[in-house]
Amino acid sequence: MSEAYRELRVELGDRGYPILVGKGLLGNCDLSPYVSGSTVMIVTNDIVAPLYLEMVRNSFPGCRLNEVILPDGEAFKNWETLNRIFDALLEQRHSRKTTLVALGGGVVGDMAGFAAACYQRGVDFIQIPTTLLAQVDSSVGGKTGINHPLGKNMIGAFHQPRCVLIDTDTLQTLPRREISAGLAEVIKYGLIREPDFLAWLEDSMSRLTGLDADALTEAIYRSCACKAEVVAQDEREGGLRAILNLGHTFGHAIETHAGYGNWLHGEAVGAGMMMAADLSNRLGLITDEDRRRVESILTSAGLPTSVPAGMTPDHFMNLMAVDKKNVDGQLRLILLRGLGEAEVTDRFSPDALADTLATFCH
Ligand SMILES: NC(=O)c1ccc[n+]([C@@H]2O[C@H](COP(=O)([O-])OP(=O)(O)OC[C@H]3O[C@@H](n4cnc5c(N)ncnc54)[C@H](O)[C@@H]3O)[C@@H](O)[C@H]2O)c1
Ligand SMILES: O=C(O)C(=O)C[C@@H](O)[C@H](O)[C@H](O)COP(=O)(O)O
Ligand SMILES: [Zn+2]
Repeated sequence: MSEAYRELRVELGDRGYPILVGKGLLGNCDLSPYVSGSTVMIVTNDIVAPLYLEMVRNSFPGCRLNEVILPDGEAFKNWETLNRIFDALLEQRHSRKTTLVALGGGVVGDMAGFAAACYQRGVDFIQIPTTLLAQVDSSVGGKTGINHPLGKNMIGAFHQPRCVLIDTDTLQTLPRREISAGLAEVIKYGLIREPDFLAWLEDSMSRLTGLDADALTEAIYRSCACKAEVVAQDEREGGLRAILNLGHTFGHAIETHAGYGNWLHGEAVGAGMMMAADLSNRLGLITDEDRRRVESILTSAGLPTSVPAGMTPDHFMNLMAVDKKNVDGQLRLILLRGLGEAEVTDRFSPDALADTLATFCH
């Protein structure tokens, strides 16, 4: 194992697991202690495989290894692609004792995790996230699943990984647009729960977008710590965990409308957080200055603060009507109560929401 790494833990009793964060971890650590049997199926995609698959193969000494290489992109986070994982597992005679390894971004992680939750009614899996977004968010917390043409992440399961291995060196090959997308989820933690982190992000944004390794490691560590704390308190989103959905009610509507592809998840969440901040401001929950700070940090991270051209308030209302947080047909949103505090609520005036939608859809 590399000397320079930091460790966190998601405290969930016998489903708890470590998150290891460091430089140069891929290929330099032995992950076989996290494999319950002796067979491993690495799930990755055709962009990540040429970059990192060989290194990861070295992390499982003594195991029988197979791999399945999926097509790249959000548009492939669906049943057909999921079935390719099941096909590979069955063709290679993988048993209940097998361990799946998700090597890639959030799309690979969500699908490999869902396959692990379902295959022979549940097998172990390990997360090796290689995008900033996956390192700060999707690899932690056990939400897995696929999209439906009518709604984002509509089919899935909660299934926690056995460990998360974050090698920050992988970010050096990531396109800049994907760094910005990952920063959306990082900023989210500051907005919902961590005012000091938010201030640090405002000061450090040029180092982060410039791929400064120390700044990125700090942002990843603090993001994972925040998510681990929330998940440990509310694994299945009975209450508190919903704050991790800030910007996602609007953002998921954008992604679904765009057909899963033109808008990256992080970009849609960036625009969605701007809309949530606008509504919070209209409701008197945050000041004009707070709203300006949200816009400024999103812009400095290279994120959009407006919605796709042609999207109407009706598009939003129809798509948000299937949001998973809704109860008895009532829309629930994550709103800010100052910067660094958020709540899930259905107590907002429909007129204020209509005004926010009208302002953004023009
Ligand atoms: N489960 C959760 O809690 C959770 C949280 C947030 C987001 N998500 C999901 O995650 C997905 C978004 O994840 P994402 O932003 O990682 O997108 P992604 O998985 O599509 O990865 C982005 C792009 O980067 C490529 N890539 C990955 N690693 C690379 C590397 N090191 N170098 C070069 N290219 C690399 C990928 O092949 C892809 O083209 C969405 O489907 C979203 O719904 C899930
Ligand atoms: O982990 C969570 O909980 C989140 O909400 C994290 C989000 O960033 C992530 O996009 C998640 O997949 C959204 O979950 P969903 O339940 O709204 O589909
Ligand atoms: Zn998200």
